[in-house]
Amino acid sequence: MALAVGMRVLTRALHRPWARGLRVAPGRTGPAAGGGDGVRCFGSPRVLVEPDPAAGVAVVKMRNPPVNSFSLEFLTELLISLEKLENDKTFRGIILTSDHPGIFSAGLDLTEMCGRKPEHYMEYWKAVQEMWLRFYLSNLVVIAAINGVSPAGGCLLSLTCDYRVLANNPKYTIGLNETRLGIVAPFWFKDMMVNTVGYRTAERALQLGLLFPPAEALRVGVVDQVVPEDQVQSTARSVMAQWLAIPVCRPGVQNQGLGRAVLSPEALGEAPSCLIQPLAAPDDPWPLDASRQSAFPPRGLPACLCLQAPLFLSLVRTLVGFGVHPKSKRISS
Ligand SMILES: CCCCC/C=C\C/C=C\CCC/C=C/C(=O)SCCNC(=O)CCNC(=O)[C@H](O)C(C)(C)COP(=O)(O)OP(=O)(O)OC[C@H]1O[C@@H](n2cnc3c(N)ncnc32)[C@H](O)[C@@H]1OP(=O)(O)O
Repeated sequence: MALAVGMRVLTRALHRPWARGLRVAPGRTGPAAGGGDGVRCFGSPRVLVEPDPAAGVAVVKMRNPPVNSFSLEFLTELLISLEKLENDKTFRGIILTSDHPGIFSAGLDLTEMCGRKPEHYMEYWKAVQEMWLRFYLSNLVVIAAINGVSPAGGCLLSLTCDYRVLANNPKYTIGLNETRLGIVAPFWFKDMMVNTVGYRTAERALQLGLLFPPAEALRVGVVDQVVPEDQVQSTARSVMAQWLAIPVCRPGVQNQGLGRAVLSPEALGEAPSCLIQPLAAPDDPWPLDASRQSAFPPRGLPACLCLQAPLFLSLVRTLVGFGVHPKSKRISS
């Protein structure tokens, strides 16, 4: 189905590039009501934030209809919300979920990836990688309350979280299904999956573009918990309480020898070469490509430029089919 939808979206975007932008997220534009205890929600048209200051937690709801795909506007708003919460000492954790039960996120917006100018691809790609890094490296505890289907980029986003709670609905599949669309997941998507489920499971999952239904997702470890649909939020809350009981906020980000421990937000500005090798295990059996081994970037280059070069390389490699396990290429072709 994903393949069919992917192709349909792509064909439409190619034929009606002007139509893009008409279907913006409707959503509420003012501060939303509710939020519990009289606390006001805030956010943006595409991202709703429900703060619970007493608990030090905010629920971040993606609301980019119809499928929470990662349009540039949506990614920008999501990152602004994250940054706001990070800069507010009231909050130590966020629960990331969808405002549209049934769809967590359809991943990258396919209309952003065709029929545009090269500069747009650069900008878009940079935003995608920034979303990944900012969530992965956030100083907040991030729990994913996955209340819908979560293919490709949607899965990636949930993999950046510290813990994933998935609603037990057989329709709510999750995985990196790129090969089924005839494209190849970038190495950093793959690395996230390898880190989460192990090499062999990730290899098979990526080659076949598997979308795991809940029971299977739990079995292989793509998610940490599967609960009845009406308990996703409450479970995420109790998990969050467990995490926040630990005095060191987001301990995984601290120095515990985990992949992300080698990175810090500061490093993004000063030593962006970290960007291209943060997740590689020393014995990573996947073929390393040039950008991951090089002394990139040259000193003195502005961070934004340094960011874009590996992204561009990654995109080019993806498009020409390099940078992945060779068997994936066979399956995707
Ligand atoms: C396909 C070739 C792409 C070429 C790109 C080239 C280079 C890219 C290089 C590297 C990228 C690699 C990394 C990629 C990561 C990604 O995330 S790619 C996106 C993968 N996403 C999917 O496979 C999900 C596709 N969607 C679905 O399976 C379903 O839509 C659904 C999420 C299960 C929801 O199903 P349902 O509720 O039945 O809704 P519809 O299918 O009817 O969809 C509603 C409308 O939403 C549009 N839409 C769906 N997905 C996307 C999307 N990802 N981007 C943009 N738009 C999307 C769909 O067309 C419908 O639109 P209309 O209402 O008909 O206008």
